[in-house]
Amino acid sequence: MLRVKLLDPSALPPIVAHPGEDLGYDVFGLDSVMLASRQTVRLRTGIAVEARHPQTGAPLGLLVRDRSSMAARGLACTGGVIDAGYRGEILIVMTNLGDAPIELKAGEKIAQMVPVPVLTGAVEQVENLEDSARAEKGFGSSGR
Ligand SMILES: O=c1ccn([C@H]2C[C@H](O)[C@@H](COP(=O)(O)OP(=O)(O)OP(=O)(O)O)O2)c(=O)[nH]1
Repeated sequence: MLRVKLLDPSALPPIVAHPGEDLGYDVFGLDSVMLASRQTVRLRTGIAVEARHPQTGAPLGLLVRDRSSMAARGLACTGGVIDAGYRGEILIVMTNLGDAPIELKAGEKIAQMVPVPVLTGAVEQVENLEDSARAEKGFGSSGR
């Protein structure tokens, strides 16, 4: 469940194209913007949100991810961690990775927000960690 507060008269609430199947809510950009090659901008959405688990009502965070159609145009979202308690305007951090400028129109779907549970807890400093099969091995240790 996503509760949405519109912060601007021309803001649009996020939508789900295929409810029950899609992972993310599509988010609309508020303004028309011209992104120069390699430029990174914070795009306004004009919305604030409160995401909750549909069954339990537990607060949920949101991860902003690319829409594949935007990524295919060379536009990449970075940042993107929306904390469960954040009530400010959702901003989409976007970079034009291409060599040519790209125009985004007001009211265009610019990103998607994927709900995620809050699993952070207290941080405990310890001397020893529980044994595991992997232990300290990494970076290709399991072979190709
Ligand atoms: O792409 C993003 C990333 C973050 N936020 C908002 C929601 C998030 O809850 C808040 C803080 O983000 P984050 O924790 O990533 O930023 P920080 O640089 O660590 O700042 P802070 O010290 O406020 O946590 O900013 C956005 O609107 N868009």
